[in-house]
Amino acid sequence: MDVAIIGGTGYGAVELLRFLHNHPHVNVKKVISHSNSGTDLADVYPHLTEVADIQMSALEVDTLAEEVELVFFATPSNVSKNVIPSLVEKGVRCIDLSGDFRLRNGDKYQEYYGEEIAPWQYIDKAIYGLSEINKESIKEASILANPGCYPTATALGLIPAIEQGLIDSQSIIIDAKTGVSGAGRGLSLNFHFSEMTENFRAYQVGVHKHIPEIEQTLSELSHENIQVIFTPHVVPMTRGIMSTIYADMSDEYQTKQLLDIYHSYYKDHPFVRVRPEGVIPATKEVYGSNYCDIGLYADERTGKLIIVSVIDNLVKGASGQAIQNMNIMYGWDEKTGLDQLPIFP
Ligand SMILES: NC(=O)C1=CN([C@@H]2O[C@H](COP(=O)(O)OP(=O)(O)OC[C@H]3O[C@@H](n4cnc5c(N)ncnc54)[C@H](OP(=O)(O)O)[C@@H]3O)[C@@H](O)[C@H]2O)C=CC1
Ligand SMILES: CC(=O)N[C@@H](CCC(=O)OP(=O)(O)O)C(=O)O
Repeated sequence: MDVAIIGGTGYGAVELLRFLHNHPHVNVKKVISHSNSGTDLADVYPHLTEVADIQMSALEVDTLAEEVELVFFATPSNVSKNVIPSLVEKGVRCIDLSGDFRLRNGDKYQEYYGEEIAPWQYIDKAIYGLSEINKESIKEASILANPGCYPTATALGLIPAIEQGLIDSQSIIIDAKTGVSGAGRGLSLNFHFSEMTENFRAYQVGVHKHIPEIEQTLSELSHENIQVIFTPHVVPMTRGIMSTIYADMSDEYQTKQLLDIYHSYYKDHPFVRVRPEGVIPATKEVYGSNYCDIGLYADERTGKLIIVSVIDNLVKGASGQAIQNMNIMYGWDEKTGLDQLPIFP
């Protein structure tokens, strides 16, 4: 199947290429670049020389629709909402790595993304691509809203606890950390080497755009209006997200009991690995892979459940999850092209 990637010179796009290179059913026919059309991708990313080089082109919707069946958008927010409607009308399926089609509340979109939401007929079509809860609807998606990185790690850590009523859903506090590649390839002073190295900072406290996304997912799952406290931090590493979550337990559970529930919930989900009692995952243990690893501790002393969930932000948090969703949309094994070990050390 021929596909295209838009946002060619960004990290999400180049990570899509890394996995699609080994995908048996997919050929990357076009890489579209806003800033570098006409340039060879290997001139921007020399590691692709001779193995995955392609000349980038400018976006031309009619031609694209004739050439490919599926388009991945690895563009900043407020870009895909202006292009996806016309591609979908021409029968092209779209997977959007950005946040444009994730929220179903126009006021929240305006508040957190600073612009008007996409036209409602397209928001209504969009399927939120967290396959661990939405697999059936993903199969039919014409617009697939790939989840954000923090919402992926956080929701996967919380879903069994919310579904089984193991915690008080109004007591959730999420303390999350990301590597610098989460901010994309663009330059900014905060990510300058000397501002970043040996440093650790919280940012967008109380106002981060992933707050409404996390709340939407958890609220839909529980059929109640859940609010969370979410504080993101950036740490001096390239890849990885760790979401450490605290919530009041609804009963006097022991860690082993909760782990059994989590194991049973995720038994048919190949990319979620629940760690044994006493083992808490680290970001490097999922580096470069599509896994989400989860560790739990039921703190009987304070009555809190502590959940640690780790992903690679560029893989399960973005491009890997997008490919997993594509596999489900086309009826292929969801592990196709993604079945590789984390890079360690
Ligand atoms: N990095 C991460 O860990 C994650 C990222 N995401 C989301 O995925 C998307 C891509 O992220 P990422 O690849 O990291 O970001 P980057 O900033 O690395 O890349 C985005 C690319 O989009 C293109 N672009 C920039 N401005 C415009 C514009 N106005 N119109 C069209 N294209 C434009 C540029 O490529 P070119 O000029 O070549 O077209 C740019 O390199 C974003 O929405 C991001 O929030 C989601 C989860 C995790
Ligand atoms: C360090 C850093 O800036 N990380 C980014 C990660 C989020 C992201 O990529 O956003 P979407 O998935 O919603 O598009 C941020 O906090 O905005």
